[in-house]
Amino acid sequence: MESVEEWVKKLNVSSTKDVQVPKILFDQVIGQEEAGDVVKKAALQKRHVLLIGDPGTGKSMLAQSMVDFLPKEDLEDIIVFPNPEDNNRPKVKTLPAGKGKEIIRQYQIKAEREKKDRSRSILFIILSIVFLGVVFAFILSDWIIVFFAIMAAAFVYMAMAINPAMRAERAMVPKLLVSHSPNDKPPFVDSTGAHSGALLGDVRHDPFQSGGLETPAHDRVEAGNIHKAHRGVLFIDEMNLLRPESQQALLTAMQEKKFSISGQSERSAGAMVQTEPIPCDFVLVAAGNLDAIQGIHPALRSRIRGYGYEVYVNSTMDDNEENRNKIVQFIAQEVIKDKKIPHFDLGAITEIVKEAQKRSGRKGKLTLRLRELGGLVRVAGDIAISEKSDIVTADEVMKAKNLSKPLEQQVADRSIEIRKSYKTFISEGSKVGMVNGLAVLGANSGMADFTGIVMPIVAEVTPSQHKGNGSVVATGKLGEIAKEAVQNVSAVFKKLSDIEISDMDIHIQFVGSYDGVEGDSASVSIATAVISSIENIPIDQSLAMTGSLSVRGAVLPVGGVTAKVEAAIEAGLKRVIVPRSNYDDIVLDSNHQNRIQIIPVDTIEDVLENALVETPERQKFFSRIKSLITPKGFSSQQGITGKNVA
Ligand SMILES: Nc1ncnc2c1ncn2[C@@H]1O[C@H](COP(=O)(O)OP(=O)(O)OP(=O)(O)O)[C@@H](O)[C@H]1O
Repeated sequence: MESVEEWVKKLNVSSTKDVQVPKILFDQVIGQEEAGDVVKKAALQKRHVLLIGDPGTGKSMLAQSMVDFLPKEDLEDIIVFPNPEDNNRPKVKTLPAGKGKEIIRQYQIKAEREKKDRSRSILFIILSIVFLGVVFAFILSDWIIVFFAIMAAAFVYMAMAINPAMRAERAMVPKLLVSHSPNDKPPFVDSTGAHSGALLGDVRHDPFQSGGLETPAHDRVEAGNIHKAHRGVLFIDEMNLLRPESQQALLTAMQEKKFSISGQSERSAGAMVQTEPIPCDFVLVAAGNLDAIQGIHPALRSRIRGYGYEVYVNSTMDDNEENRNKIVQFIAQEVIKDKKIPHFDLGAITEIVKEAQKRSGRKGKLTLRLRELGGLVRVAGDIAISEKSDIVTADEVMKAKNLSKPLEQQVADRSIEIRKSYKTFISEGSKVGMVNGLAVLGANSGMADFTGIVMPIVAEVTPSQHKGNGSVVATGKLGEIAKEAVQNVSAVFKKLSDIEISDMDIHIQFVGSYDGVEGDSASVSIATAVISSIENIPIDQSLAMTGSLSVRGAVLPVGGVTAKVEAAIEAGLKRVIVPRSNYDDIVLDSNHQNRIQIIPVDTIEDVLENALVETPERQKFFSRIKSLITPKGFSSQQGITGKNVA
């Protein structure tokens, strides 16, 4: 594929202003063609869907777009009525969309009329009492009777006002639980993070439960999201965070397609109330990342699998012309959605597409973690606004990249500053047992773009006091990983260094390691540091390395190579060793290009050939190991190309 700079010249637009944005949401979802097909099919057949994948890749957009494809069923309004026979068992009625409001209005008018009639009769009674009082007072010439008549009238008024029968008109008005207009689209209800009451419906507590002051039970009923989503889509992201009891109740609702509402809080007066079953015929779209699967109730998952689809959404798409154009469409969509920020010119488009390449972490791919890329678009737009510019250019995107650095990057930047001033790693000369390892911060935080960091690893090997009883002592936050790495590669050690590892005490230190540092990829560095220490051969300190070591000595691919290589560049190192299979994944910004020699390797021998500096011990070491290794297993010569990445 040609460079982004070449490609952008062929675009027949001058900015994202000229880009047509599709009208329907489904066509705005980018890079999720397979998931889109499944979701469309699921909507047409009214099937449930489980969408699994990285955050911000369009899962809720896909769910939302389903409402455009749901079969045209008539929407329904749902109302609850008081039950004269049992106040705690309100009755439920469904009506065609729009009718609910009409019915309630009619009841309200009737109640108003009854209220007026009743007020009129109260007034009539009161006036009659007072009038009679005046008449008797006149006849008997005793005006105190008027006073008693007024008192009697007041008493009658109060008695009638608090009489439950007087409030009955209001109490008889049903409550509109779910309401639509006849031309509404099927509902899309996002129930992410909703507590059980919001999801399943609830009955409010009544502080005045007697004496005619109580609120009738049906008036306290609140619809749940499952009811609001009747004949539409119920979307629940982070499904695993929903409590097991709620998941169980959700399953019942899905099976029965109706669910009674009762008070969720045991100690509330609402717990006494239970409505008739209320329809809730929804399509469930559950979403989450890969770990979420463990937290989903097995019966619920089985229901989805039995009556629906499971989809693993894409995190990247191929870097080709069509998909680059889609990123342009994405920028245009985000600009329009934001409503405030200006459009992007060709230079700004170029930078965003390049960022999409870089964030994918793999050569030939573009990221689909578009929420985060959208964040960059908005920050660049905000910068343009603050600069009073009516178009976003490459300049603003570059500034935005700096401004919208993830926390991990900010931590890394600061730590590099500190490390530079304290010189916790050195970038020249040579040292025995010390390797500039490379790690990434925030690999588990769900961020799309890793942050690299130089992490010095120091090994010290001493003969153990008792033969065969050596131990691995590892300090720093990555201690466990270091121990595992040494154990995993003990076979390699044996082969390479001819020394029985169990006769040695091995001390490994990760200098200044941080929380959130992912260290799985440090095993090549650990092995190198240990061998250097055992053999007393210094390691070149202008070199950094990353890679995972197999028990057979092969260097296996790791994550976040671009970020690691960038970290090595920032630290002023001259060469970096990476697994050959990761070589193509390195996508460097223009300001990082040609600043370091990248050495792709296949085996630990390749690593050692590059890392160990020329000394008599080195020569002895290599002549010894060459005799140990079969010609097939030894591939160091072909492994070293050391070319610059342009
Ligand atoms: N595939 C995509 N196509 C177009 N825009 C996208 C896509 N993915 C994400 N976006 C943008 O990111 C925003 C968030 O996406 P969305 O809520 O669909 O992500 P999600 O996968 O549901 O994430 P999460 O699981 O974290 O909620 C969207 O509103 C849109 O602006």
